[in-house]
Amino acid sequence: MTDFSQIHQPVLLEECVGLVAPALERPGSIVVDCTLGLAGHACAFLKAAPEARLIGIDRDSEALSLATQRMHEEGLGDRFTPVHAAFDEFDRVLDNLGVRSVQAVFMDLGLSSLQIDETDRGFSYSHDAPLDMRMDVTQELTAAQVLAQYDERDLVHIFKTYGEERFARQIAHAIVQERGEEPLTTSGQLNRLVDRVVPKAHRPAGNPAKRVFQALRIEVNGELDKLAHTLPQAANHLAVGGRLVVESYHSLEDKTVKSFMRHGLEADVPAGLPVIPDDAKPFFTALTRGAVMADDQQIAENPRSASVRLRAVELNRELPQRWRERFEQMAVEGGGRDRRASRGRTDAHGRNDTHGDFTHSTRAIHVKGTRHDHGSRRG
Ligand SMILES: C[S@@+](CC[C@H](N)C(=O)[O-])C[C@H]1O[C@@H](n2cnc3c(N)ncnc32)[C@H](O)[C@@H]1O
Repeated sequence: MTDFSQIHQPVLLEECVGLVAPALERPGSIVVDCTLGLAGHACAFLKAAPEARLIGIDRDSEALSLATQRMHEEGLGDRFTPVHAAFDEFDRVLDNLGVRSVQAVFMDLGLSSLQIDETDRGFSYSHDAPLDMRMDVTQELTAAQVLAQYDERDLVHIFKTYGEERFARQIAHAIVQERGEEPLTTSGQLNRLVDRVVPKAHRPAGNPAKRVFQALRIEVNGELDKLAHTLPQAANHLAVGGRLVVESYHSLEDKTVKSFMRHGLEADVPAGLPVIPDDAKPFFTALTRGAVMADDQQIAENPRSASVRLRAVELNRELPQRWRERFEQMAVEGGGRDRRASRGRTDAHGRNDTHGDFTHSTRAIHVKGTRHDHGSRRG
């Protein structure tokens, strides 16, 4: 039997099981794990809730097949349905499976250690590899394409917003200059460029390219956009008493989760009303006080937990119709804001070839044996 815990150690496992399992006590309960990874959390949920079934979504087909192997090795295979999809395909995945409501939705965002440690996928600044960074290798857009095609302004935005990189302008400028001479296609090239640009006196601890790699990965995989589109779909599928449990690792992810949950945690009372009408009362109950974080011991045992923020809510009554409709709209609009940074592509010499009217990459999604056009996006 493979020792999967050697490959990826689930973050705040006990806390997550404590939040998810109580919703799964009834026979036939369903939990959707939107970020199956190596099924560390998923296996623990099924062991703690022997009556439950689990739908496990991952856009990384390699993770999905390892998770499926693990489920079978642990004797949980007959209560498990693997789905290759991006989690913002949530509605479609459940529709395809004929499932209307579920008792829990779990998300453990970001990358698994398997992905970080794989030397040929370009996620890690510690290995020289092609700048790929796609979680789903059937997707078109790669990190090398971002560096080759985005204009300087958008690169600055990505590094600043997703990487909180202080030298975003200088790094973006150096990229645009360098790609005019030679395409930037490997993590080694990017590492060396950042090393040249970031002054020694102003470096954060660790590798100075860390933030740039993180920012690129978030952009390539549309991580914030997908999260914003998925939370309302998940909420619309929760049964009464159902739970939404999310682990984030980046302040923008956590902000997105927190502001989404807040919709249901605060009374929705029109100004001037002296009493709160029943249908304006909060429909979520908080299960965590603020965000749960890892303690020193957990961080020492699993350094990946250092940045985790765990938040959970329970649907305490039928979702009011107007919120159901609002969530349907948010699932399409992503909370009203398109977080994807890209607006215009440039050629390798920094020329914009689109004038703000280009068609963004078309990504193929594999849901239950069919390939769906993920739709073209206009910048
Ligand atoms: C942190 S890992 C999950 C680890 C898992 N909880 C475990 O214990 O093994 C996150 C996983 O989510 C997947 N993922 C990230 N974003 C996704 C998305 N938008 N749609 C589907 N899967 C996604 C990644 O491919 C990765 O395998």
